[in-house]
Amino acid sequence: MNPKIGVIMGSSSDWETMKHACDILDELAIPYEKRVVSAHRTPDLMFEYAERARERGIEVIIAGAGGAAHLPGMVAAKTTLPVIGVPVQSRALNGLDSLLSIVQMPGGVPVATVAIGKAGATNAGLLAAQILSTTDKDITEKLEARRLEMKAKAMESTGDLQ
Ligand SMILES: Nc1c(C(=O)O)ncn1[C@@H]1O[C@H](COP(=O)(O)O)[C@@H](O)[C@H]1O
Repeated sequence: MNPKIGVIMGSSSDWETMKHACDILDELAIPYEKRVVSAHRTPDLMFEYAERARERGIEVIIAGAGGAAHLPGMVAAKTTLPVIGVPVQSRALNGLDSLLSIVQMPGGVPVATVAIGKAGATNAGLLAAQILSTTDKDITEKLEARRLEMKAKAMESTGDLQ
């Protein structure tokens, strides 16, 4: 199946974080591709990726980067597809640098920014699925079942309080 979601990251060192977005897409059986693309290290590839994504059938791009995290914003500048930015936790500044680099986009070029690290990557996968669900009943049903399961687990956990 052709990929509907493009999961890109600035470095293979981001995979530890970005795999959590891919885990969600696997769970929901949504076809995706994963690639290392960097605004700094492979700028021409980044431009080509962003420019061609829509015609290749990609519907949402999830872009993760750490530190001077220019990738999500630069990709968003070159496509009108929805771009979800994942701030990867950096060693020097704990990901605050990544978060601020991604979230503070100028008006006109949005990036939907999620939280720093693993939870953010998980939510990026879910948000991408929710975007696709507006026109896909199968994904909607899977997302609703997942929410019910989450609710049941949360309610059960009351029993752990002693
Ligand atoms: N922020 C960016 C971009 C970009 O924004 O294009 N390209 C690589 N990087 C980031 O550099 C960090 C360190 O990368 P290395 O571990 O390869 O040195 C990674 O978190 C990556 O996302």
